Amino acid sequence: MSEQREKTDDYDHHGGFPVYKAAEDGGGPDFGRLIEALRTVQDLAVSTAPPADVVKRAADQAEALAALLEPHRVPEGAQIGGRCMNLPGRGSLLMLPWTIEKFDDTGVRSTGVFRRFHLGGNGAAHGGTLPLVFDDLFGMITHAYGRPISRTAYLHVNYRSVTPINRKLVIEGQVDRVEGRKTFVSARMVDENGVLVADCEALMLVLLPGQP
Ligand SMILES: CC(C)(COP(=O)(O)OP(=O)(O)OC[C@H]1O[C@@H](n2cnc3c(N)ncnc32)[C@H](O)[C@@H]1OP(=O)(O)O)[C@@H](O)C(=O)NCCC(=O)NCCS
Ligand SMILES: CCCCCCCCCCCC(=O)O
Repeated sequence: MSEQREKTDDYDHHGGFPVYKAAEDGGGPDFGRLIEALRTVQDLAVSTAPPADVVKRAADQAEALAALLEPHRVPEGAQIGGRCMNLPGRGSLLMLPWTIEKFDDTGVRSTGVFRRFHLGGNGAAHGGTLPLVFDDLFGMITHAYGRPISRTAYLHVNYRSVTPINRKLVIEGQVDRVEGRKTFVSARMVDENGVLVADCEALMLVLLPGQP
């Protein structure tokens, strides 16, 4: 259980992953606003039925926004999104906008909601969105435990009750055991009343030098 618990920024231990550093100034004063506005646009894009003239104006504005950002593409690791530890979901649009409440070598806890963007059917979150939340949590758990960035070898979700959207949920997990390159992790997702929504276990594998 206590194998390799010292934290390291030595990227010789992170396989072929590029060097990741937190974004300067947490992304600046307006990046959080930008990401939250884009998340709201995502919600609205999949939950509205506007008339054709509004669709045309929205498309024009979306294309104008894309043109504004297009000249500022940078390689992986240099972008702002995903490196803002102060923002929900690290300021990544792929990650759900959940907030970390606990982060240490005994485990990680995060809270948040599945939004309308994550709707599957009949008011429930899409089943494919839960592995995303668990997988990202497992990355944080292995990092908090002092293990190098690892790749997920397998991830098993048990869906125990229907996952509501727009209701606060809590996810918490920890390292269960370590065997050489293998880190076995597990986590549970519960609602505000403690009702089990899902649980998950996974194997995270430390990469070999240069391994993609
Ligand atoms: C996971 C991956 C790194 C493993 O490849 P590898 O480094 O060559 O590792 P190995 O196949 O030698 O496996 C190492 C150990 O893990 C075990 N293992 C690997 N995959 C496993 C799986 N899916 N289930 C159970 N055990 C597994 C092996 O049995 C081996 O155990 P042992 O040392 O006791 O014999 C590789 O298959 C891969 O890159 N897969 C894609 C990962 C990915 O894209 N994940 C999502 C994004 S992070
Ligand atoms: C300081 C920013 C930290 C960002 C770390 C990103 C690590 C990405 C690992 C991706 C693993 C995966 O594909 O599931």
